[in-house]
Amino acid sequence: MEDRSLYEVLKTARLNERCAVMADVKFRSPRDGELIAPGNLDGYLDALIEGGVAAMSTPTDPVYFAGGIDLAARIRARTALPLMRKEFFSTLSQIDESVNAGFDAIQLSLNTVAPGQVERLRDRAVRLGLEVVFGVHNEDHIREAVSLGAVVIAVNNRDIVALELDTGTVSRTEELIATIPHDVFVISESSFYTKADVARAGEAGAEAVLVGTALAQSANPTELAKELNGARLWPR
Ligand SMILES: O=C(O)c1ccccc1NCC(=O)[C@H](O)[C@H](O)COP(=O)(O)O
Repeated sequence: MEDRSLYEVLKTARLNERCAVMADVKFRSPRDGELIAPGNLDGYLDALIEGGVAAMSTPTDPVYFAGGIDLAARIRARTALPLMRKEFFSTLSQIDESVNAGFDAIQLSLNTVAPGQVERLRDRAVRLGLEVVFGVHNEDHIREAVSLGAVVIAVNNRDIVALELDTGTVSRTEELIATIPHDVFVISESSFYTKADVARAGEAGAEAVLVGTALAQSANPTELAKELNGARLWPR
C-alpha cells in the first residue's frame, strides 16, 4: 500500500520544528530559460535525494515550463518521495491523469483556476485519493482557500499569472501568513536562494519551502539542498 504523503511531510516538519525543503523540478522558466536538460534529469534527481529534500513537485505545463507527463513519470520512477503536480488545471481529465501518472498531490492555484471550477477539481482529486494544496498570492485567495476547507496552503511569493516574472520574495509569505489559520499547513514557494531566505520562512512559521531555480542552477544541488535544510520552524 502506498504511504507517500505530503501532509505527513508537513506534519513531521511541525513536530520536529524544522522547515522542510521541497524541490520543484522545473525544466525551464519564463524568467531564467532552460533550467534542467531532460538528459540530465536522473542525475539531478539523485543529487536532490542525496541532499535530503523531503518532497518534490513538477510543473507539467509544456508551453512556459517545458514540463510534461512523460517527464513526471520519469520523476515518479526515480523517487519514492511525495510528488505534487503543478499545472494550469482546468479539466477533470487532468485530475485523472495526475493519479495515473503517480502524483500524490496537486496544487490548485486560486488565481489560475476559473471561478466555479475549483470545487469540481478539488472534489475529483479528493475522491481519487490525491492530496490538495491551494496556491494563493493574496489575502482574498487565503479566505477562499480556508472556506474551501484547505489543509495546506501554498503562498507563492511570485505571481504565477505574470508567469513569475515579478520580483516577489519571502516577504510576501511574511506579510500573509498571519491570516492563515494555525491548523493549516503552509508551504512558502518561489525565490529561495540562500539559507537566510529559508530561515525567514521558518521564522514566519511555514512548514516547508519550495525551491526550483536555485537548485537547478547550482553547481552542486546536493550541497545546496543540505545547506537549505534544517532551518528552525517557529510556532505560529
Ligand atoms: O504555481 C502554479 O500553480 C504553477 C502552475 C503551472 C506551472 C508552474 C506553476 N508554478 C511554478 C512555481 O510556483 C515555481 O516554479 C516554484 O515555486 C519554484 O520557484 P523558484 O524557486 O523561484 O524557481
